[in-house]
Amino acid sequence: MKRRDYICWDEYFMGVAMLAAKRSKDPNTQVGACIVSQDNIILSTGYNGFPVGCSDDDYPWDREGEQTKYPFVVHAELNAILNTRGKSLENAKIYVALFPCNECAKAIIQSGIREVVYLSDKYAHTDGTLASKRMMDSAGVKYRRFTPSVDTITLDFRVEQ
Ligand SMILES: Nc1nc(=O)n([C@H]2C[C@H](O)[C@@H](COP(=O)(O)O)O2)cc1CO
Ligand SMILES: [Zn+2]
Repeated sequence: MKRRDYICWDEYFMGVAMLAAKRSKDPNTQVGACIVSQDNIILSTGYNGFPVGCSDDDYPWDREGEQTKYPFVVHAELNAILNTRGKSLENAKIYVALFPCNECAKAIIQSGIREVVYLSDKYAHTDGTLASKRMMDSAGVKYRRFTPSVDTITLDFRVEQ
């Protein structure tokens, strides 16, 4: 008889997005994204970080003050889109731990992605998120919150030698 405790598609793709987030060097907010085709094939992943060549050790990670991360950091969603190097994202879905900002929403819409699945909407009250939802509503890009059936998924690297 088959296993019953396997993870569902949503848990799998959000899990991949959250594993990608573990690569982020942002001390405050680590965001990961996973782009999936209509037929559930992973097309790309991304996490928030500085562009190639902009060292994590030279650029600032601060949220406030003279020099902040904000002008430099590439959001997880945009990185995931750009990591496809121009591959078609027509009718794809994007799984992302945090609701996309207005700039990423523009890129999501223009890339052909049709659905956003998110976990947290902690910036729901901000102008950026409101603009993002307005544009996605107009463009017919669906968005839904992922409600996990489990609190944690554990990866165990210990294998029999
Ligand atoms: N959807 C998002 N994807 C992202 O990759 N980010 C990134 C940009 C920053 O590196 C970090 C947010 O920083 P903070 O303001 O929570 O310290 O998360 C932020 C958002 C929020 O819109
Ligand atoms: Zn963004």
